[in-house]
Amino acid sequence: MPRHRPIPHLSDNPPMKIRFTKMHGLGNDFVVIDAINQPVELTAAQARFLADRRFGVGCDQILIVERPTQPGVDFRYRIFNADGSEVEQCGNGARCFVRFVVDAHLTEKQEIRVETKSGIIAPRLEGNGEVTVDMGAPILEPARVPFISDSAELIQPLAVDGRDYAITAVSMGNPHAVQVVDNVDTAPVETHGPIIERHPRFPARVNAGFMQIVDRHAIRLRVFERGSGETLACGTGACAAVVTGIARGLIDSPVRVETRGGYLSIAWQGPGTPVMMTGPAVAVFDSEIELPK
Ligand SMILES: N[C@@H](CCC[C@H](N)C(=O)O)C(=O)O
Repeated sequence: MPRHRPIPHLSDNPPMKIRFTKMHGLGNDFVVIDAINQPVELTAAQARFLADRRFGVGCDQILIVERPTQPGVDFRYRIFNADGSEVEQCGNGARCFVRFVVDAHLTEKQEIRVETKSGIIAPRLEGNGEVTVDMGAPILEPARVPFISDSAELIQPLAVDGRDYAITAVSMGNPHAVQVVDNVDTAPVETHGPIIERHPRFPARVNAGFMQIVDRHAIRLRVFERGSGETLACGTGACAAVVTGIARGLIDSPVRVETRGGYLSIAWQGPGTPVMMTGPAVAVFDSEIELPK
């Protein structure tokens, strides 16, 4: 993984110091940066530096909080994977984003509308400190995931390492390939996850989800994330898995999703309706770091 390679010397320009907050949602961890009160325009190399667990701070994703660019919206937030790629959506990140803007007094609101690369989402801080996010309606049409297929079937064969997996391609703003496995503990997440992530039928790469059905209201889930590797939890992955399970007739809303980092609650009432995700968001520490230019 690029994040474990030594960080190359980026340039001879003077370093730039930024303040950040380290946060996590179920162990999916973030460097969150206020780009409203300090000037920040990250390069991909700087994002990789921040994400690096040995040479930088260490995180799965970097979240940048900015002023909105359109009316009727409170903030814009941008998401970078550990490999420096900018992505459309992040569920655990959305919850941490809310906790961050409330704790930093960037808003008085508990219910916020925020622009992301894939549209507007609406997170709400609950009385118990958890955050509920309206993640919008899932997309199952292959071309819009994007997934290359000549059929619109819900369950599609995907050739991986000499065998056909039965996957469902779902977009939650970002692309997911979800499959059902007997046991997530023994599923080939580390070996086949990276192959699925870069499968040629997913032209934008994909997050690879491995879901075990526990009962009609509970699943266990592991996700090999595009651009970050396996994380302890993936919020959009949990939404995509629940949509897949409900659409396949295997589970019913609401669903308790067990990840390696803890539990999420996901509700979905069916096609055309938004997926609602509820879970924790935790601030770990505030600090500052010099970014090489
Ligand atoms: N951890 C996130 C998803 C982050 C983006 C993902 N790796 C992608 O490339 O789409 C979540 O909680 O949803």
